[in-house]
Amino acid sequence: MKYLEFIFKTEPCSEAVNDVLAATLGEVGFESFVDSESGITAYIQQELYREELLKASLEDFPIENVSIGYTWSEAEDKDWNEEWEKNFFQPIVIGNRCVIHSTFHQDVPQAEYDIVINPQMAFGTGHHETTSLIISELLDADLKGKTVLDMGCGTSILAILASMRGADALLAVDIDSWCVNNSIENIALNHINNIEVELGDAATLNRKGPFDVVIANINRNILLHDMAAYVACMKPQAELYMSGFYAEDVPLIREKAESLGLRFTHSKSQNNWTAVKFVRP
Ligand SMILES: C[S@@+](CC[C@H](N)C(=O)[O-])C[C@H]1O[C@@H](n2cnc3c(N)ncnc32)[C@H](O)[C@@H]1O
Repeated sequence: MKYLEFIFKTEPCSEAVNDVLAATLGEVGFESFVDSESGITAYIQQELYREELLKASLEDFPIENVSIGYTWSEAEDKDWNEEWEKNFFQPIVIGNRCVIHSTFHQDVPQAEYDIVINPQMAFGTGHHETTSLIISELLDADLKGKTVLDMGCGTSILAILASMRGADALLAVDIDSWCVNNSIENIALNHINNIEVELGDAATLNRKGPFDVVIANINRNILLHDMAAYVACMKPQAELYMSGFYAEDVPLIREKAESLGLRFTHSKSQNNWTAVKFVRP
C-alpha cells in the first residue's frame, strides 16, 4: 500500500497547535504523526487522500491566528522498513507480562508472553498507545477457548497474544496486503496454528463468526462506518474492544455502539489515545 508523507509547518509551533493539527488530520484520513522542530510529519494512504478535504479542514482549524503550510511526497516503501528497524522498534514490555521484540533483537527481557514479530511495513509493534491499550485489555480478559476476530490486524500482534492466552479459532483481517503477508509470517514465527488471515474490510465479515471477542484498532471514522458489521458477527455476551481514536471521540463511538445495542463497559486512555470495551447483552 502506498503512503504519502506530508510535512506540516505550524506558526506558532506549539505542542497544543500540533496536537490539534494531528487530531484534525486524523479526521480526514491521516494515520500517523511524528513531531518535528517546525510542526509535524503525517502519513496517509494514497488512495484515501482528498486534497479538498485536507484544505477544508485546515481552513476550519479551530485555533485562531495559526498559519499552517505543507509539502508532500510519496513515502518510499523500503524506507519505512529500514526506519522501523533502525530507529523505532526496540523490545517493549507491556503490563510486566508481555514482551514484543523482533528476530534481530538480542537480550530480550523475559516475560509470561513472548511475541516475536518482523513488522516490515505493517503497524503493530506494541509501541503505539492504541496497540498497547488493547494488549492491556487482552491481558485482563478471559480468552480461554474463545473465538476471536482481529479487524485491522496489522502485524497480527493482537491475534497472536489472544491465541497465546488460550483463544481458539481466530480470524485476522486487514485491508492491506502487506499486513496480510506480514501477519502470516509473524504467526508462523510464533508457532501459532489457529489464526486464519484474510485480506479485506468489513464486507468480508458477511457470514463469518459468530465470535466471542472482536478487536478493532483502526480509526474513528472506519469504526463508526463498520461497527454494525462487527456487531452482526458477535455472539450474545461477546466483547468488542476498539481503539484508534482520541478521548474526545468516545461520546461519538459510544453513541454509535449503544445505537447498535451494545453496553459500554469502560474506556482507558494513554496520551489521549483511547480504547473502549463494549459487551453485547
Ligand atoms: C492502527 S493499525 C492497527 C494494527 C494492529 N491491530 C495493532 O493494534 O497494532 C490499523 C490497521 O487497520 C488496517 N485497516 C485500515 N482500514 C481498514 C478497514 N476498513 N478494514 C480492515 N482493516 C483496515 C490498516 O491497514 C492497519 O493495518
